[in-house]
Amino acid sequence: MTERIVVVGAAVLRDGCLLAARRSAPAELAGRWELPGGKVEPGEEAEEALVRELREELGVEAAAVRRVPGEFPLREPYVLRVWTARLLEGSPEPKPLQDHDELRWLPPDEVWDVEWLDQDVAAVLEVVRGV
Ligand SMILES: Nc1nc2c([nH]c(=O)n2[C@H]2C[C@H](O)[C@@H](COP(=O)(O)OP(=O)(O)OP(=O)(O)O)O2)c(=O)[nH]1
Repeated sequence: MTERIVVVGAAVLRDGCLLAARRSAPAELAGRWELPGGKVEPGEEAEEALVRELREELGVEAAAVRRVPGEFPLREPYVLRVWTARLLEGSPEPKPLQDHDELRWLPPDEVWDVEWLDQDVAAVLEVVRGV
């Protein structure tokens, strides 16, 4: 059995809006929308990985708030675990620095206006359910 590798995804929320990020690479994912995040590195806690990835990818200072229930299968051996997150006071505005070419703050009635990665749909449903 292959060991699962955890990818953390951040549902960054602000004023009731969810931050979505459009992937610019690799080719098979480019153009589709996801929750920003990435792989947890050895020796790292998931919430630490989340904060690090948000800093690297978006240039923001953020904190994990709560775990969104569930674990969402990605391409083997990866699984996605999601936390809601918030920007810290004084954080720079998010910018697509790495892996993404566009960001959008989605109000509740626009959450399904972007083409999420197929494997993210269940996670986003769970986020929306909890908001
Ligand atoms: N970050 C993120 N990755 C996702 C989501 N859904 C999904 O299938 N993935 C996939 C894309 C990648 O194959 C993998 C995470 O890779 P990544 O490229 O974001 O991770 P990373 O920043 O650690 O990248 P690297 O070390 O490989 O450069 O999970 C999602 O919602 N967020």
